[in-house]
Amino acid sequence: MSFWSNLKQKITKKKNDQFESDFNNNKIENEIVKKNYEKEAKIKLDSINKEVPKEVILGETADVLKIPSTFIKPEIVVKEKSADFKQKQKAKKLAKKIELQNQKKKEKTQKVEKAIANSSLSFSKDIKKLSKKYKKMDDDFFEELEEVLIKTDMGIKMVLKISNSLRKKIKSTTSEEVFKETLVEEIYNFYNEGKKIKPINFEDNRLNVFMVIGVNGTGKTTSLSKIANFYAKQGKKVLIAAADTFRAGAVEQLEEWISTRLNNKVDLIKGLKQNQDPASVVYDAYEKAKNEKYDLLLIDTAGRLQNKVNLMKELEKMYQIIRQEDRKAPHELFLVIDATTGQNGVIQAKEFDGVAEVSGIVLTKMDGTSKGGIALAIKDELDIPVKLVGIGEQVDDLVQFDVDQYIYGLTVGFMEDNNDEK
Ligand SMILES: Nc1nc2c(ncn2[C@@H]2O[C@H](COP(=O)(O)OP(=O)(O)OP(=O)(O)O)[C@@H](O)[C@H]2O)c(=O)[nH]1
Repeated sequence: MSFWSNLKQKITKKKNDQFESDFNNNKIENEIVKKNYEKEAKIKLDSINKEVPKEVILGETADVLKIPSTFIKPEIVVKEKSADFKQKQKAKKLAKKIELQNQKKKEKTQKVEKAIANSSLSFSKDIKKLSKKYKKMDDDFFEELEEVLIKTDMGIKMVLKISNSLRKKIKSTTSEEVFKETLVEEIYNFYNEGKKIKPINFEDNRLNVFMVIGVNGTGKTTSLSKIANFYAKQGKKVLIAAADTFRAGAVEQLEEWISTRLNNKVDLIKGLKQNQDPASVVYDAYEKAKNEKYDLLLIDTAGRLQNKVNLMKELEKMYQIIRQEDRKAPHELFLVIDATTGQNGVIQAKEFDGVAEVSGIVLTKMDGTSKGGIALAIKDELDIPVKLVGIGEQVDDLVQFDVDQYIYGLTVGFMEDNNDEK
């Protein structure tokens, strides 16, 4: 099977798998629903008394209840003779909930696909034009190809790697189809070089500590709130530490998010006064989180200090406080990068990575960039994985970064002929 067909098949499989969780491969939410359902549907299908009238059947079959077969085994779905109307209603409600969850996940997948596809519109057009323009893949062709790649913001180092490798694999007489497919394969392979991408380091039965750093305006507070929402929705106890004590309004922004968009499902700890030592807020937050058995402590930090030395000192102090309590914490140090800032984002990432060991990038505003190659540049130049991607301003608009989905989205525009301009 060709590389492209293989990638497409992988994407289709992922799409069909409606019950994979959004990020962190966390299936907790589904497990809770599944357990509830199983409790109510105890009796095996073959034990149904054929005499029982339809109205009193609790569950019937998975098909009737529209519960996807991947989610629940058909043979456990069913009824009990004594099932009353209330139970039947409950089961139907549950089925409805599952259906709604499914629908939401589908919509979210479509939103991500759209964001990535939009970010690569001009890349696709350029590649199509280039392939039509040149009859032979000679030096001029490669020079122009490099210009096209540079425009995606994937970074000059990555461009040269791809171009040099392609020059070895492509003959001047290679067909357009083979060239395009080899290009996708090269991008894919270069992305997957280096460190393995690990899922988000969240574990049950411990206090997880995530710190979020980044320049103001990149979407730090928004992303932190989205992460808080994701875990709170799963029934996790979440505490946010407002350790950006420098920027006026930072705490208020968090308070507003919590009350308006997080339905007060998460708690906040803040300093008593503006410009308070952020490390003291972190200390109080950690103590509270530990004593009150929180599952997740999310630390919002200041983005811009007068100079790098101060920033380093401040981050280091916060780090040490957490480390003293738990040698493995913080479990994630997320750096937030705004995708629309292009190569500036890479420069920022380098600066922050010099200050503290960043464990993952949150790439925000992918819905608003036309230069989708930025994730490639970050991976290539820093070998820090993009772990989460922001695709909008709503509380649910954050997804786990998926390499297959990303590379597919970036290249599908020129791989699949949609009969638009060529
Ligand atoms: N379209 C889009 N907008 C986003 C995304 N993430 C954040 N934003 C917007 O970006 C703007 C800045 O977000 P903030 O969360 O306030 O950024 P910050 O880094 O915390 O900056 P400060 O609040 O100044 O510290 C807001 O208008 C957000 O709604 C995203 O993924 N997509």
